[in-house]
Amino acid sequence: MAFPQPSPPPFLTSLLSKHNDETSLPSSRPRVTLTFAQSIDSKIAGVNGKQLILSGKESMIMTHWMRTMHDAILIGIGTASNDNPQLNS
Ligand SMILES: NC(=O)C1=CN([C@@H]2O[C@H](COP(=O)(O)OP(=O)(O)OC[C@H]3O[C@@H](n4cnc5c(N)ncnc54)[C@H](OP(=O)(O)O)[C@@H]3O)[C@@H](O)[C@H]2O)C=CC1
Ligand SMILES: Nc1nc(O)c(N)c(N[C@@H]2O[C@H](COP(=O)(O)O)[C@@H](O)[C@H]2O)n1
Repeated sequence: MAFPQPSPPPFLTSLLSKHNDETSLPSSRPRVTLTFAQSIDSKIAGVNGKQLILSGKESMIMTHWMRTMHDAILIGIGTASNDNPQLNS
């Protein structure tokens, strides 16, 4: 995916640094960010788990920026087989 700018948008940098500063977790514990798109009727996938594009280009760019700001990406087996995500940034 091509990023429209050279660094993450300020709202993401601010959000994630605030989370790291304010958390009461010891620094030895992992910080986890969960990101997903949800429909108005609370669905995250299509029938039988089929991949569904619920958001849009801006949301996918945000997701990919967030990947650059974390050490690892974790997905489930259903996501791997249904979506076959590239998991790049
Ligand atoms: N809209 C969006 O933004 C997104 C949508 N999706 C969609 O969501 C669907 C499902 O994805 P996802 O929720 O990741 O589910 P998955 O089926 O991909 O993964 C669930 C994982 O959780 C484990 N698990 C389940 N129950 C337990 C439990 N009680 N304790 C510990 N581990 C458990 C399973 O392990 P085990 O196999 O060992 O039981 C499995 O590896 C996919 O169809 C995908 O298309 C995915 C990502 C984002
Ligand atoms: N932001 C967002 N909007 C949607 O509508 C979605 N369905 C998802 N899903 C996640 O995006 C992954 C695609 O990853 P790649 O760009 O192929 O690496 C997909 O697997 C879901 O985890 N996200």
